[in-house]
Amino acid sequence: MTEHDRSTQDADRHQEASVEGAAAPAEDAQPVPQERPQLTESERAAAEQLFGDRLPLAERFVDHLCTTGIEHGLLGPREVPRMWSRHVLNCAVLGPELPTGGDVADVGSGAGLPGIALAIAREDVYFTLIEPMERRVDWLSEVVKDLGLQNVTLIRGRAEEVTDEVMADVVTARAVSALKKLVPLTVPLLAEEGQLMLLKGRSVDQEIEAASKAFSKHRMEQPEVLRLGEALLEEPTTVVRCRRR
Ligand SMILES: C[S@@+](CC[C@H](N)C(=O)[O-])C[C@H]1O[C@@H](n2cnc3c(N)ncnc32)[C@H](O)[C@@H]1O
Repeated sequence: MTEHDRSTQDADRHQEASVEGAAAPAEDAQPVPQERPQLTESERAAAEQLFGDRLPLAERFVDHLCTTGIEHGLLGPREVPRMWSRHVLNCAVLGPELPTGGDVADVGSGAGLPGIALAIAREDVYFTLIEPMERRVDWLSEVVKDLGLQNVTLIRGRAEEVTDEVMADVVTARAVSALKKLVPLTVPLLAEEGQLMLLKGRSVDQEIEAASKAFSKHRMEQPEVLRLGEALLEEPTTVVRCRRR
């Protein structure tokens, strides 16, 4: 195992601890379930609101996740029935929070969550997806091409290696690591007036406390915790938002 593989696995393990129910990335090939997840009535209403006339693209993204995504080990087969609620819609609720025409960098995109889901929801926003693992970048590249997304660039690399290439209005990350490690990885990618929007799980308050030195060292304001999609989802998405001082 290389140093890189080891550190990536460390990051994955962190997130499993910090985002309850986040998909554990399976590393081996997985059997692909025959059934595609059907949108429930309430999920369809949420998806229509969040994706508008780009809902067919979101459906195609879900198809990729549930087939090649699982074949490539990006998500486990148990995620299929909750692909909309727990993954795609859970990410898409950030869409309305993004600045018009802005630049977003998504660190550790993996299966395109939240990066691809948001690029579908917000055609006017430009997304840079940063992901170090070749296999995942190849998959992302196929998906971006198949969906015809014009507002996505992929960078293969670790966040800390690409600070010279990226200056984003918003940096997102989901299931990458605990805040204490995530803050030093993400803040250097922010433009002067930029903000972090980091998807988190139920232990968000403990994570914020553990990261308090990292926030002040990186000259960030006091973070706020948002619950997004309360009117749309059974379980809203917890996001830590934090601006530069
Ligand atoms: C558990 S996966 C989560 C993927 C996706 N964000 C999701 O929610 O499904 C964590 C991802 O972060 C990536 N990663 C780990 N350390 C990173 C770093 N320093 N910079 C960028 N990406 C990193 C890993 O390669 C992996 O794809």
